[in-house]
Amino acid sequence: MNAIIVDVVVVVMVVMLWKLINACYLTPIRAYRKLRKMGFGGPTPSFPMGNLGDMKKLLFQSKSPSSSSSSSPALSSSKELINHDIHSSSLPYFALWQKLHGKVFVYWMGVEPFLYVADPEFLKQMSGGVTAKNWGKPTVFKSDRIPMFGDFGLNMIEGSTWLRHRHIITPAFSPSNLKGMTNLMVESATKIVEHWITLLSNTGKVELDMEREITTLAGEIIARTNFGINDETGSILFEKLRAMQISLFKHTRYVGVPFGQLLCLGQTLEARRLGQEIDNLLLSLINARRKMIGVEPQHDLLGLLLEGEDHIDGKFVRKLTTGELIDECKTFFFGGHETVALAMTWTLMLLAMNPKWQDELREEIKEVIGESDEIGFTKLADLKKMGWVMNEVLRLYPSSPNAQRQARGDIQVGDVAIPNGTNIWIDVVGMHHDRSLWGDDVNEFKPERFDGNLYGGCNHKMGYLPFGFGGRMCIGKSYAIMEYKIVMTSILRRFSFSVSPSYRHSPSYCFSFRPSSGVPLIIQPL
Ligand code: HEM
Repeated sequence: MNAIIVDVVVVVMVVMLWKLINACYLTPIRAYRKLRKMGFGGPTPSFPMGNLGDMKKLLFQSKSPSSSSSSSPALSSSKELINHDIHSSSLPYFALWQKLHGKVFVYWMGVEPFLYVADPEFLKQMSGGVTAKNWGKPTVFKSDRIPMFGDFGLNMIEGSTWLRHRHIITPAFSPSNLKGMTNLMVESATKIVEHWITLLSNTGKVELDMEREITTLAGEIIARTNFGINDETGSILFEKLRAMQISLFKHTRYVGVPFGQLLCLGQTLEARRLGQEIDNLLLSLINARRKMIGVEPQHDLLGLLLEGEDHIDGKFVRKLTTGELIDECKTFFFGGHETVALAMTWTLMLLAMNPKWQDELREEIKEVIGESDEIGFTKLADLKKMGWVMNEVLRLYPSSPNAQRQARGDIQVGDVAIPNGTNIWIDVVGMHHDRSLWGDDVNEFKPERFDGNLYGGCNHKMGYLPFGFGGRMCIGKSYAIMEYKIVMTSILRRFSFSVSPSYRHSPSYCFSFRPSSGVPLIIQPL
């Protein structure tokens, strides 16, 4: 009897070991060989870290004080100290490998090969004629990002589940719904303006960390417009989301390394704990709103998600489950404030460095909106120069610096076939800083490049992708532009900005590009 048990245990262990070797070594090697056969080069990986070690080393070297691309010291007054070439300084490994292997190559995160793409023509061929359903999201990121977006957040799901969620959520951002949010956005922006006026009441100027101010404002706006939250629940949620982001992305993650999560167990457990606390808060929010169904019309995102009823191809689709609802709320809480907050923060920094553009925008605001405190929804589209500034900021400091895909089926791209399961890393920030696409002034702040040109003069339409591409393009794009224009209008017509001498230009990559030492600006009333 004992011998039989031992035999069974041995067989189970052999099968498990075989599965492990297959998943961690043989399958990736097979995928890698296929990609190599197609002619893709790339840095040499080592087992089991892939190229993660090289990435860490190159980043460390670029941040060391002797490196010319490391963050600038505290500013004296010269704006020349600020280098906008964040691709070389923050993603030096991609900058180097591009030089060595071209704009499409294979690199490894742990035992997962990734096809790196910074060639817009390749991207065009990759997405042309292929529906969004053929591209999923890399499985390897899922376990890492679950505390942040859950299993069912829109950016995590694929196939028919993605289609169903996207179909339910899209109406929340229709022009009529956005119009209904205008006053709430104006109210929040006015509140911050009044707060700054109070701070300035006894003094001519004041120094504020714009990152902190603007992030709080963007958090309040998404909480009110999308979830009807007017109390401190919103700020508690944001604090927890921020802490989770730091614990997930600030320190070394061993993405793709077998049992990598065990190597940073403390951070993994901390992120899960925060994720659970956020889920509980959201659940009580959802339950409170459920009680309002039928009592009051609910036009915001949460209201629509709770209704969730729709017809696709004539079939009735059931409501989202509670788990799906929580994950979507988390996704929108995070995605809906961090991205816009960063765009507005970098804008204020760039405007502080370029007073001429502050004046240009103020002049435009006067012409289009006038002096009234009310900001009409339909007038926002006429703020053309503000649109150029936003485009230019998102070019230099894209809030979403990359996009990822995973092939669900063999996909033909020109004369190469991308095998089923291949991970793709699209380096948006790399394309936005590519001299061959934009010209020699690529790293300069020049909003006028968007005057009459949707692509800012980029010599390929797929070279400028601030909101992504294809069927998975950002669902909140119109909302983001509207919020940006309302907030910028409200504050630019009341204050002028200059860069504080204590400002250190140190954008660092932590899921998105954040100013790692804040953005201290000096503000003065007009
Ligand atoms: C300046 C602000 C913003 C920028 C630059 C931005 C950028 C992006 C990018 C690049 C993507 C990925 C697209 C792709 O993979 O091709 C994306 C997806 C997404 N964004 Fe935004 N975004 C912004 C604001 C917002 C806002 C305000 C919301 C919500 C209110 C939002 C919600 C989402 C969601 C849910 C997705 C996933 C869409 C899907 O997979 O179907 N974003 N965004």
